[in-house]
Amino acid sequence: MKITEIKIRQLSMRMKSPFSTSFGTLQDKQFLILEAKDASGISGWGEGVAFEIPWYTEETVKTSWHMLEDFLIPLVLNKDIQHPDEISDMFKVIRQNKMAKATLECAVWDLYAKKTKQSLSNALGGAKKKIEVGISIGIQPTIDQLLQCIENYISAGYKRMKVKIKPGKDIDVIQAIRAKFPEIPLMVDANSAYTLDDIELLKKLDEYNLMMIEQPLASDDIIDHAKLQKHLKTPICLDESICSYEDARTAIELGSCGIINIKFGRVGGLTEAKRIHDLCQQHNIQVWCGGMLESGIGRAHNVALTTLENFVLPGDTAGSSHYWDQDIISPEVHVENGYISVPESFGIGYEPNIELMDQLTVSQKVYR
Ligand SMILES: O=C(O)CCC(=O)C1=CC=C[C@@H](O)[C@@H]1C(=O)O
Ligand SMILES: [Mg+2]
Repeated sequence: MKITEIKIRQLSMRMKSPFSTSFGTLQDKQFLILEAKDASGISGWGEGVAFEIPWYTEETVKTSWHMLEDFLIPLVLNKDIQHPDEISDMFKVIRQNKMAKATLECAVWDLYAKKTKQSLSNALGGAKKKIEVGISIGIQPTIDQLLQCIENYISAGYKRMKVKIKPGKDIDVIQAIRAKFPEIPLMVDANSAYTLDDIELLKKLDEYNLMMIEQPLASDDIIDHAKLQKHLKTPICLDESICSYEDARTAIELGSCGIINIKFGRVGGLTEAKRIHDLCQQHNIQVWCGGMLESGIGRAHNVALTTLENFVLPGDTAGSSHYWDQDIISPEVHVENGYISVPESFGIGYEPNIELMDQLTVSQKVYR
């Protein structure tokens, strides 16, 4: 396989409604879409999941584009590549910048799957024909609005509810949810909004039969999470803290979590995501697939990744129509009764809608 042309576009897409977390609110999403073409004209697609503002990780749309243009694309263009696993080795000379790396690496995976005439799921070694999904609910203006959202998502069939919490919007919120929905599969995500000084408050969360507490402490911490986990019955799930196989190994050895949320962008691509998945499986750590409010391209990569065996908990991959009036793929990712059917056609299994992408593109550049 030889990639002879790469096109990067920056898209601007408005989400149906704003998404709020402990670090901010997002509605107009800026992100990169990368198309990698080989000499025979087959295209692989990848999505950059860095936001415009570095509030989830240090990367942004601009830093991703810079890394891709000045360092990553030159490492890949016109080189002989036998298998996408080679990409993460080629990128080792560049430190960090995982989301930028994943943008290109995911496109190479799609291209490879298409060239070898198999689905991306199959190329990754996944076997599930359908995947179970939950939903992530941003911080709502009032508890009543949150309860209404939950009711709607339960009716839509989503398999678990993830609720964002932050100091001042935590115990009361969870108590109100449990009063109305005592049995639903429920978890919380703090996006690093607490410290060990909040241990008494965090211990109270044990009373609400939560599936897990996602990333309660600092985004770069693994040690304090291990201390906290000793005081909690509820498993901690790490998100921001796990940016590599080595981070996962450290967290497992220290007992920092019972569960890991895997996002291909946060860990530098699908090869590393798979390695973390395998490591967790060997250590009986359950994993699930997180989301970055992706358009259809990134969503398709999430669907394929989730077909691996140890993705045993419902992920955050909601249907396209949950976030977008119209998604940039055809068909859109469709959730029925909490399940997504995994496409069987070659590659990501969804066709990019070029016409719509052209309308949403704010800048683009081709590299040869
Ligand atoms: O539906 C999705 O794509 C998941 C949304 C979600 O929960 C998140 C998206 C982006 C950054 C975070 O706020 C976050 C998460 O922490 O998992
Ligand atoms: Mg999270």
